[in-house]
Amino acid sequence: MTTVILAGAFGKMGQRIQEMIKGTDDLEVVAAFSPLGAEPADFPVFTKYEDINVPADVWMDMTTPAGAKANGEFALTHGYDIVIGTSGLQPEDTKKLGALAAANKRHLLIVPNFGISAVLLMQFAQKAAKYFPDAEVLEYHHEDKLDAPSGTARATAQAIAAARTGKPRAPKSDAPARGEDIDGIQVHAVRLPGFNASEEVIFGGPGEALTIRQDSFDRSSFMAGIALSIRSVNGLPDALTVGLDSLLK
Ligand SMILES: NC(=O)C1=CN([C@@H]2O[C@H](COP(=O)(O)OP(=O)(O)OC[C@H]3O[C@@H](n4cnc5c(N)ncnc54)[C@H](OP(=O)(O)O)[C@@H]3O)[C@@H](O)[C@H]2O)C=CC1
Ligand SMILES: O=C(O)C1=N[C@H](C(=O)O)C[C@H](O)C1
Repeated sequence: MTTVILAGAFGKMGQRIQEMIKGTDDLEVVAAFSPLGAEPADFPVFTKYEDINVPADVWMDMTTPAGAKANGEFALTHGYDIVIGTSGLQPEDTKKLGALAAANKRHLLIVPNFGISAVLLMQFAQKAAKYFPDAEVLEYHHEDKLDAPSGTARATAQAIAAARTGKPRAPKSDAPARGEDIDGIQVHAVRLPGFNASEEVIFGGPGEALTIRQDSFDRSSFMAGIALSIRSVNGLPDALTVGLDSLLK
């Protein structure tokens, strides 16, 4: 049995994760951490770090950027390997938490997107970037999403920037309508009711364009990746792993 402390247990993702774990016979939520307010549950719910007295194999974090940073520091210094699905962490946060994982001989897995369609989109985009140095990322999310651009869009832009070899033709511009520049890639965030989570990458070249798109119509799209992450994090070869790529067979 792989035991889990779930942070963000009563949020939109946390509730779905509780249900998903209940449907397995090898994963179990043994506690939740919920500093802003506990809800009734069939496991202990801690509101303060100092009260947490439950051993667990994995800390699973689906909270807020500030929450994930603080929870990551706590988990990694108190004997827990951690999976962070929370978006909005900056590169310096990842670096700091990665160093903490290494110093404490723990495992940290940060996953910008648990959905296989998004993981494949990022892989395909890296491949296309070799041939199309001009690319823009558009992401579409539900109206409750706090951070913008999405963690997936940020990771996609960084992956494209790292993979491209040619020089982009489109001139640089600071006009707000051109979106946010992430590592030289323009990223555009749409927030509208009706959407869950979608992303498009548009590559443009002389006389042609390539569009790669994925849609997570429902949060069920994330559950297989979350189960895989929880099952895998203790056995990862490195202190810090980012993304699901190395876990997929
Ligand atoms: N990697 C991926 O594939 C995915 C990532 N996400 C990310 O997961 C995160 C959560 O998303 P979602 O469930 O939609 O958001 P919600 O706002 O619905 O849930 C977040 C929950 O976290 C709780 N919380 C806030 N701060 C802390 C803290 N310090 N410790 C523990 N719990 C805390 C909140 O409590 P309260 O309500 O009391 O404030 C809330 O219940 C977001 O960052 C989102 O971008 C979402 C989907 C997929
Ligand atoms: O907040 C969400 O909903 C999602 N957040 C993640 C992100 O920021 O990329 C993953 C997915 O897009 C859903």
